[in-house]
Amino acid sequence: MKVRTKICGLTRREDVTACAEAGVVYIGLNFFAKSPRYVTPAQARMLALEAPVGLAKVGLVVDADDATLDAILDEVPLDMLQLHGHESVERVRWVRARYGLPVMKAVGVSEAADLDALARYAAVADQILVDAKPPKGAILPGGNGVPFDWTLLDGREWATPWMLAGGLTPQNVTEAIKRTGAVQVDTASGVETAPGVKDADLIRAFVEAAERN
Ligand SMILES: O=C(O)c1ccccc1N[C@@H]1O[C@H](COP(=O)(O)O)[C@@H](O)[C@H]1O
Repeated sequence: MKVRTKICGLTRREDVTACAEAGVVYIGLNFFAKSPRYVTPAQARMLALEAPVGLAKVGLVVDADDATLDAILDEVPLDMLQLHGHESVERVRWVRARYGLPVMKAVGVSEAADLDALARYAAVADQILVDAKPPKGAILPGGNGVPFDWTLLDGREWATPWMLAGGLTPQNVTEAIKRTGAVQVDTASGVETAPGVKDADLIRAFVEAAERN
């Protein structure tokens, strides 16, 4: 099966073009103000309108309230919402119902016990993002460039589509897919030359390495 890639945290028009040309399936627009990849709704709108048909636009939020989501969705034509904070199962249900968009819930993993939460969210979300838990003291709940122990996923299956994230790069993504059986992969820092600055060659290399399986 052809692996589908997501490149998260685009900040510039040329990043959108690079993703489209490389055959990326999802682009992430980051609305978490503390992130170096943060974009305002106005910037995100400009980037979203640059995306050709077929390139899905995912809005990343962290514990956003309805007013924040309303303001984003009034301005930006998004195809999916990525909830990357401590949103409860009930909150996931509410967001899906209120906005009528597919919701991907991110869950941080560092040990086997974290997988229970995955099963709970898989029952209510449209997709699950299996990410590394942030290192102690990290400001960001994701986008830290740190992989988790992929063997934790051995023998695990979810009926809901899922995506692997956490420290994925052009160098390790082929191995990550082989080890976990992921058919969707997501990266933010792994295709950057500086936080928030994507690189077209790295994006192309990431997609090629992901599709090499
Ligand atoms: O990228 C960010 O700045 C970010 C901020 C807050 C929550 C999530 C964030 N990124 C997401 O985390 C994964 C993993 O990032 P990385 O590849 O390890 O750098 C990324 O794909 C985004 O979906």
